[in-house]
Amino acid sequence: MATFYEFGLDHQVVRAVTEMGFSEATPIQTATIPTALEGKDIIGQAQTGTGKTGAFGVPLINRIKTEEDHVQALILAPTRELANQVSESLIAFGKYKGVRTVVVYGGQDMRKQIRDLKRKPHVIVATPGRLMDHMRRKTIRLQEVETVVLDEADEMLNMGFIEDIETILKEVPTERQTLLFSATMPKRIEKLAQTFMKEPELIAVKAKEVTMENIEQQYIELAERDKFDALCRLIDIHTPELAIVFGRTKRRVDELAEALAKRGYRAEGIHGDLNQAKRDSVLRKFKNGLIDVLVATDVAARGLDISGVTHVYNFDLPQDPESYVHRIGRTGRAGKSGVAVTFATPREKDHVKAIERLSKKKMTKREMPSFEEAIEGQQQLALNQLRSLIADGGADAYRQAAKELLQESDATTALAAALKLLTKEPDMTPVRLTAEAPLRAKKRREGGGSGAGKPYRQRRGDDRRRSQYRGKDSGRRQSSQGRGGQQRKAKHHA
Ligand SMILES: Nc1ncnc2c1ncn2[C@@H]1O[C@H](COP(=O)(O)OP(=O)(O)OP(=O)(O)O)[C@@H](O)[C@H]1O
Ligand SMILES: [Mg+2]
Repeated sequence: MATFYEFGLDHQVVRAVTEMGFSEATPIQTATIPTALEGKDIIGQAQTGTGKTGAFGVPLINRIKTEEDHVQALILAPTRELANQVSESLIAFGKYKGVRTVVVYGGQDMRKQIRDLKRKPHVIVATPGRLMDHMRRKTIRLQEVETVVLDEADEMLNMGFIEDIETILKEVPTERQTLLFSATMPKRIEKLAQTFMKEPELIAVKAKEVTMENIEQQYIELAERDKFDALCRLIDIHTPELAIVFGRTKRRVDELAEALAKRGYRAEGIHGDLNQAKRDSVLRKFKNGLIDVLVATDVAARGLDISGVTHVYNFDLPQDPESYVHRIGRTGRAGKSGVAVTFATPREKDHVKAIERLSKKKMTKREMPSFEEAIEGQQQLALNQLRSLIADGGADAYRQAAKELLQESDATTALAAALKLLTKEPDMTPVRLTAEAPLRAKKRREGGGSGAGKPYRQRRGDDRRRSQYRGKDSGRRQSSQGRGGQQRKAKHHA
């Protein structure tokens, strides 16, 4: 692996990445940075969490001419959260070089965006829908763009952004560099590449498996009605630092978040029907550990880099195997390890097989977790909390009381009672979840060439669709910061 000095980058760029804690380039960065610096087109594929943002972002920032005032690079991302995150990385890479980066996405105040755009940014990060709005209003000029990046290109196709991308690229000079990145490259990407790119170099970091080997993958075959208890027990057993639970639909996510809150978990939901302010605040709370469980549709599956996500639960199977790879890739990032557990009803067995075929990795079958295992998990948590408090010596004020107690009972009895009080026993509060129909068996498309015949999925969660949802969700969801908040909080001090 190379250090960032070896690429011949501007010293300000090297200084910025070093400050970000990047001491060595990751394999995809080592493979793409020199080629990208030459201005060549690249299709870059590497596993989730292996630094693709830096792989396109560092050379892109390096090529910016800060003495010129026009937009020189454009990055498109499928979701607003991802656009935001990518712009944060680019701002950090360009910090010392003085590169101005602006992010534009739907659901954000248009006037503020227009003000930002007047500051003559060098780099724009955008979701396609909102970018098109600005193009129509002529608040963005793309005539001198030299580099275009499509991050999560396959997802933008899935979301039906293809026509938008075509329209956008018509505004950008054909004499440009185009970079396309994702952890998954379904065949139909080839067609996109043929249309929009010039002799792209395919740079794929070869790995035995498509998913990361440091993610432990399990699945449980269970009945739909057992899913919720299984989820609660798993959370009790695993005691994740942060966990993401994926549900298939927006209603499902709302119901799950509410049900988890009812049972005392600090959980909230995120999906495309929520307004942007709500989406932002839920994500912020999750990043700051104010909630431990994020319940999400696939809006959170692509690209989001949240440190501390130790567990991913697929409460419902994803629509396609690629989504599985991205969902579980929210854990096990940047060399860390993670656990992913997938629920499948007996009728969904074929989908599990399809996932395993794509990921080139077998999931380990696990039995339905028992009530006893859940208690044991929580007991361990209580024990660990005690241990760390003992190590910290933070309970001095309680010594006198402890001495008095020990005159009344023996040490084991006293400690056992304290542990029982500290242990959160499984909560069986009844909850209501609308049953989800099993995923339908898909017609197998073998040898489908460039994916012809497979219709692109319907748009979901994108900018343009938003308007028709406005107002629909108001008041439907209750705050899930329920009474359980306090009980759960202790974990973060452990
Ligand atoms: N060279 C590096 N050294 C150390 N950490 C790095 C390096 N490059 C990236 N990282 C960190 O690794 C994490 C994952 O990076 P990034 O989000 O770019 O992954 P990705 O490959 O785009 O994943 P995904 O497929 O999920 O989008 C980030 O937290 C990032 O800061
Ligand atoms: Mg990424």
